[in-house]
Amino acid sequence: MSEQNLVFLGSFASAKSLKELTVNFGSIIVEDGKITKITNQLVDVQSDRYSGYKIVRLTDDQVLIPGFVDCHTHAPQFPNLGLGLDRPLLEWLEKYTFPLEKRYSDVEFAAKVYDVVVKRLLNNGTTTACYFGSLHLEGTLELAKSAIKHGQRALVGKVSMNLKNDAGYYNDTKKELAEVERFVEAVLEYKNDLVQPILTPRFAVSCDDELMSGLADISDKYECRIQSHISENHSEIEYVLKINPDCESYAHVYDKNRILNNRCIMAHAIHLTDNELQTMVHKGVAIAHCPASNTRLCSGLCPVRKYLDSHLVVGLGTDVSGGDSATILDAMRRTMDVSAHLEMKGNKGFAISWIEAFYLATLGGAKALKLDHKIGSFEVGKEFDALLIDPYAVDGPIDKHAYSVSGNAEEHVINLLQKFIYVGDDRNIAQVYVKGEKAKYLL
Ligand SMILES: O=c1[nH]c(=O)c2nc[nH]c2[nH]1
Repeated sequence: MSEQNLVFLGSFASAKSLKELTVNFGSIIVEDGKITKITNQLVDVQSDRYSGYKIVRLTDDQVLIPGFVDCHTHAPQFPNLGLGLDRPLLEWLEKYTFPLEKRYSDVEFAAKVYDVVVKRLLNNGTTTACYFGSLHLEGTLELAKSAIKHGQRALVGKVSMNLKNDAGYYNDTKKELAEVERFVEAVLEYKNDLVQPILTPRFAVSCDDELMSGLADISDKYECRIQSHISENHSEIEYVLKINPDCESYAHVYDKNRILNNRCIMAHAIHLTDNELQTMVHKGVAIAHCPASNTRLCSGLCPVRKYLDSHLVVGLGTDVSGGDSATILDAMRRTMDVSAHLEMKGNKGFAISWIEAFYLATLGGAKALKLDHKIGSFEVGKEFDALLIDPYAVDGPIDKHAYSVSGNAEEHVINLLQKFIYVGDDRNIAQVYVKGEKAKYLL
């Protein structure tokens, strides 16, 4: 895709593992969108080797970091950001969410909203997003088209629902399965290597066995990912067990329909039993931790540390509009807050550090979406999805002297990264790159 070859000179930081950062001062060479060389010295950009390359020199206060991965968000719900968050999940869905999502039968409306959503996320540093669209085939294709147009890496899902609700927002089963297949084929026909389809049974409250197992067949046929929600709220869990009396747990409902496998990512997973947790780990299911909506809809406190210790793969999701913020920076902060609250309530070791939150937002998210062979950290051979951050771009004059005491270069980079993660916003993201292409929008 990218014809532009680039040389970055300056400081870089990326997650090596949950607990370890890699910090470099030197050069990153990007050729045709891929990282081809990382050095601990500044390469000689005057040499013939780099003639024609675009040279990007970072200032002392700038750092390159991998782009953020949002593992779970609902693109059609953006117009509802901040509305109705005083209601519990099932009420909120019926009153606010389904009526809004119904409007995406209007393709023009869909195109208008999705254009803004994709640009907004890119500007906030989300280089990869895993999207729920709406029930509509044409409307959700507009989301895929927006991601392609603006150069965002994306998994795009047409939502599937076949059980009745008060809003009349569901589909006939056969029609739904046929439309999903057409959706998958249409996205594959775009032949865009950044954007792929993901099957999207909304959750077991709105999908029956016939629909879920039909979607599992389509997922097998096209080898595509599958996403849904699990165990977000106690009333939801109770209802799912009531309509599936043959199942002993929420996870069992999905498992019986062949949804749980290593192509699957489940949002929330707050109230998993130990058996469900073991099933998810054993089947290779990843989860999208969505701390903002878990708190806003009073769904619960997700024990992320317990899950990580059990080797469950975890990424972060903003989950708009149950979540009240579209930026992964907030998801990192909420992850730290919720986990600190769990620790303060007596769960020793449950707090998630800022380094761990950074891992979850980048490499962890890439692993959850099975994209870590391509993105998530800076390694030779990976594609170059990155943010050029400038943590002092806004309030530099106030506190710039605060970090310059030690004179240690690595500590300086760590201070910059920490400042960005705790207090930064989109104004501190000077540039966004997806596969080596600039993707920051001037709105
Ligand atoms: O936070 C959520 N947002 C949704 O749109 C949704 N649908 C099912 N379950 C859900 N949870």
